[in-house]
Amino acid sequence: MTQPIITIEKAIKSYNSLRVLDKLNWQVNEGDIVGLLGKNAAGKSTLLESIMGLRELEQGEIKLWGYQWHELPQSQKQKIGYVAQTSSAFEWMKVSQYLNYICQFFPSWDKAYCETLLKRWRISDDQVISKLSGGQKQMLDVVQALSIRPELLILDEPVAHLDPNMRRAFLKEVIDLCCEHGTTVIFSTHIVSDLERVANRVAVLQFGVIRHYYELDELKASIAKLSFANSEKTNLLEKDASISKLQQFGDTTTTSIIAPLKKPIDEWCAFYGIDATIQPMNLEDWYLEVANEFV
Ligand SMILES: Nc1ncnc2c1ncn2[C@@H]1O[C@H](COP(=O)(O)OP(=O)(O)OP(=O)(O)O)[C@@H](O)[C@H]1O
Repeated sequence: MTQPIITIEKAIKSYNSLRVLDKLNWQVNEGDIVGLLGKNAAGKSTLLESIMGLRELEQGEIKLWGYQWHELPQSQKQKIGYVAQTSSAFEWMKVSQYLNYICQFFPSWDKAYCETLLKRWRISDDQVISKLSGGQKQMLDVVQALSIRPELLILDEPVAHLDPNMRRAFLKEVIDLCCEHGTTVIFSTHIVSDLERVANRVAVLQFGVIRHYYELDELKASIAKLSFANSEKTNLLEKDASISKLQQFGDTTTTSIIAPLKKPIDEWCAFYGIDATIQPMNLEDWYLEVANEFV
């Protein structure tokens, strides 16, 4: 049975009067690759930084492998790869100096793998870090995080500065790493197609909580736009949490299925007695629908 690696209970975090995490509960299981979506300023970085022990919660708790950050053994901390939104590399060092310095803190550091990644992504180890492009700095951070051969990898918008080729190369590396080592990954992104390529679960952070958290395959099998003739049965439908707000246009009602159904769509429609026209919906459409749910 898969074990939870991260367990978050009733996490509250505010900056002055701005509450960013609002009694957030979440659990990430071993081996999952989770894509974390959320609008700008939804609190994704705050959540990831809190998991990494870089932000102190006001209330609630976050446990990694069953330990709060301050109780977590050093040996376990060394198995976490983290890439922040802004590079943390020492700009005045050469790439090789920086990596030689950093590797001392990680007993599981894989030097050969590190060198392979540098070569593959054409980052010269003789280059001074301040002279690297924004994308190269981001790749260097990723090289560092992957070279630990981490059990848990936390990536805050890791591909934001990368061109489509590099994004693909990076994503392929993550998949390979995860398959080989069973690494658990959480990565925040605004690029739904990237998430779809890599993740097996999707989470949406909204209003300070994880409002949606699903197996990607189950979700994709269910999401669809529906339209059907108005009937008194729509009252019953309205209470079903799997759909978005019902909208009426003349004699027709429309809605979307936004959460995995426990049964095939036609059986679900038959259960509610509706004869619906069903239009497929892709993940990007789904995200736009749930992101604007209460707008
Ligand atoms: N150190 C801080 N002090 C004050 N406010 C902060 C601080 N860090 C973040 N915030 C605020 O908290 C909110 C959430 O920010 P956060 O960076 O966590 O969001 P995000 O979802 O990662 O955003 P984006 O997708 O734009 O990167 C924002 O309104 C931001 O201005």
